[in-house]
Amino acid sequence: MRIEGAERVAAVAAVTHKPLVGIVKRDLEDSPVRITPYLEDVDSLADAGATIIAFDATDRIRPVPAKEVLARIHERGCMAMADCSTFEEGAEMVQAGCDLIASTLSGYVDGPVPNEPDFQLVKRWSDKGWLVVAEGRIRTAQDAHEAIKAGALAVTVGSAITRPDDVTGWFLSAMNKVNESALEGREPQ
Ligand SMILES: CC(=O)N[C@H](C=O)[C@@H](O)[C@H](O)[C@H](O)COP(=O)(O)O
Repeated sequence: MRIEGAERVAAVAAVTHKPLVGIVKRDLEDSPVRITPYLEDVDSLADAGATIIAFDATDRIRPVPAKEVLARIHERGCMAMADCSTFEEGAEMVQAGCDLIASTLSGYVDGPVPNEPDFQLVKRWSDKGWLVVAEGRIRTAQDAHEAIKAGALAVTVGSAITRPDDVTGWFLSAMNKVNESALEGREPQ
């Protein structure tokens, strides 16, 4: 389970010994980095019982360098999961000693957000023998299957479980595509 907020991590840790991925999400005024940006966030998650702490490892303006966040996670005895947006960010984090790299932020750093998961990124990392979590836009069982086929060690499913309003929208837009195609006299995509 990947859980946001130290209080929620503590609540879940009280009832299970399963591995928990903890994050703290913030909206900062001077940085686009949202996931576990501060060393205090690492401390609160470690105190709460997180097994793994995930953090934004993108190459962007940030309050604390990613490698310092990584070092604090290890000092606190937790495993580190780097939420990345590119192959290079993942490679740098592996070199720095990060335990897991994840495709969480692929598609979210500039331009429009794609519809599909970034299986290619998962495969490129996995082909290097690195431990990869596929995360981001994994919406169906088939997506999860593809992610494992691409070499992922694990898959994080977010919105498909936590946001029924989004899920309803996906169904609606899939159905609308058929209607739109029929109106335009072409085969549905
Ligand atoms: C980009 C970003 O901030 N991602 C966040 C990371 O913690 C979450 O909002 C996502 O729900 C999570 O990554 C799972 O992805 P999806 O909801 O697509 O299955």
